[in-house]
Amino acid sequence: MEGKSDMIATWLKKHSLIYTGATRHPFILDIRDGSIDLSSFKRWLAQDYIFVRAFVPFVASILLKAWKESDDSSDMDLILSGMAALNDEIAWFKSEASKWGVALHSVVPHKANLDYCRFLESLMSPDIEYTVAITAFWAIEAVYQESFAHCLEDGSRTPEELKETCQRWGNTGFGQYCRSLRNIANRHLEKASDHMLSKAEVILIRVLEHEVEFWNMSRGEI
Ligand SMILES: Cc1ncc(CNC=O)c(N)n1
Repeated sequence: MEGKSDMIATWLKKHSLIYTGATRHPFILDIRDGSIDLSSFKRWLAQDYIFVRAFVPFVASILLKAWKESDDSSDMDLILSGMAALNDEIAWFKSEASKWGVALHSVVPHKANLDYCRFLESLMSPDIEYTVAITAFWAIEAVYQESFAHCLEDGSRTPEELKETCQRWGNTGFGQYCRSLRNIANRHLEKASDHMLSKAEVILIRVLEHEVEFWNMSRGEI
């Protein structure tokens, strides 16, 4: 029987199929091999801007839970740094969109995006414990980190004009940030009840499913 000290590792092994589905999605593989269709990339850019705007209040809700529920004040520092990065990210989306001729104010959110944003909103409820919310937060960030880092590995043929996007989430600093989030999640999961653990596990799987749907939508499949 495995211990509870690295629940995330246990769950990633158990759910490796869906995790790989989210982090090695055809949308990402298309960027990595250079065959990405630019209309897909623009669709992703516009939809992700909408998602990130909904992600900010989600992260704010986690900051509030960390303040109320965490025994370690450094949790708040990391979450706050994540919020600050989102401020830069929103500015980046605006400048990237104007570079590609994408009009962000007239973007209509697709169903997969609306569903994902609604799911985020459900996680903002005070009824959702900090342990569950921080696990979801880590998973959302980790999928982007693992996906875009893959596009920058040796042997990838990512088009030059998409490298900056991949760097945004694939850089080593963002990798370290995700490891810190994972450590926080693991520390809280270690002392969680079995009931709380099963709630966190279900939410983790939901995140991965939403991420797959989001990539599918970006590829124009729905
Ligand atoms: C759909 C989705 N998932 C994760 C991220 C990464 N977090 C913040 O940027 C993102 N931008 N979009």
